[in-house]
Amino acid sequence: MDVFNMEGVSFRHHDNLPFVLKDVDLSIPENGRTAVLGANGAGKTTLFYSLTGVYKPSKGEVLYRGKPVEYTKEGLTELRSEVAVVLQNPDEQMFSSTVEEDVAFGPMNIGVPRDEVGERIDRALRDVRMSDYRWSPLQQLSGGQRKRVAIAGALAVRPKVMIMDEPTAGLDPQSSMEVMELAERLHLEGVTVIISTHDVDLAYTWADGVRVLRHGHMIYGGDSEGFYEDIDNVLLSGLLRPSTFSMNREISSISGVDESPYPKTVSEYLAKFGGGNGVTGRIFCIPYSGGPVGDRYAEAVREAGDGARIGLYGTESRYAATDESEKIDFYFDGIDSCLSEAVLGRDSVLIYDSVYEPMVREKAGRLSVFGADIDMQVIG
Ligand SMILES: Nc1ncnc2c1ncn2[C@@H]1O[C@H](COP(=O)(O)OP(=O)(O)OP(=O)(O)O)[C@@H](O)[C@H]1O
Repeated sequence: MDVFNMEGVSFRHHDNLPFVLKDVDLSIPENGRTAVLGANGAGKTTLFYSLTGVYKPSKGEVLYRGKPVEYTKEGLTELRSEVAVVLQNPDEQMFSSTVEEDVAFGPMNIGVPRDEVGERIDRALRDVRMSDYRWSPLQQLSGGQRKRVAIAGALAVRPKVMIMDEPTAGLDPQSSMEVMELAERLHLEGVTVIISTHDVDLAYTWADGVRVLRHGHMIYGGDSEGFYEDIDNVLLSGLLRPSTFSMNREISSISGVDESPYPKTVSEYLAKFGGGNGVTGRIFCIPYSGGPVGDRYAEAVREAGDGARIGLYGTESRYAATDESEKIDFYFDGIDSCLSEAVLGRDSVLIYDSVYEPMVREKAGRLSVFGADIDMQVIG
């Protein structure tokens, strides 16, 4: 089932201006992780405005769950109760004076009861690490902080579809990681996530599928490799190949192995190109869903041995580990870092928010495609 379809959509801002979207056909699968790629000015933001009904196509049709979008007040309110968007420039969607009011705006607008709005604000601000700024005036925040508040506002709607225009642009590296963790969490919770980005490396590791815009034309829809194989197409689109894709191509040709399967992470890379000696290490897993982790941490470290590295994944685990001041080696990207340890034959401990359990399994499972079977042992 697709959540969005575009059929022959063209859009221009005015009759005497050129078309910005040109005869675009598009489908976005439900619960997918879709990245929309394209150079500056290719039409990504315009595409997102068209999906959310801000722009009405000059020609063609936008369908949400198989039904044409209705450009009435009721039709658009209904659409926006399910589809949240975070704009590239957060100032374009902030009209309140404080952080709390701004995050409350979306849920209030769709009629969420007042006491539940309070809970949603708590959770959303915690997710983006902005709880301490709840009563701050928006104009006193930095650009990156405003972006995180805008993301909190979208999260508070509890949308079925989350559209994020350049979600990591302007964010520091740790905040970028946290936003991508959130995108993963939404995906695991069944939300359809669509992002636009110029960051081909980020899109390559994260997305299930890419859609590529070039001068308003949708020139590609499919898996990443299908697009990056054709270097002329990549360059004409104003993009570059992801570094992991290029390195795999070069090293595969030097080593005389097939390019496929394509490694997308460090651990997959190490597994494919023999970083270890064939003997994998174990990962002692601590799924975290509240409460102290001290006992389970001590048990996991006892099992893994004193030198074992410790990794984290997810905001709640990071809050918990910081509170309890355990020794942590990988504060961010703990899943891939522990998987790399395992490929290199070393035991490790991984603490992650329990919502990420299927992702941990999936990523460990993917390593078997590269010949590394990882022993995952859950503690507690
Ligand atoms: N209000 C407007 N009036 C006229 N043209 C516009 C308007 N807004 C955008 N455009 C034009 O539409 C084209 C597509 O812009 P859009 O913002 O969708 O690109 P983008 O792919 O999101 O670019 P970027 O990566 O730089 O954010 C550009 O050529 C831009 O100049």
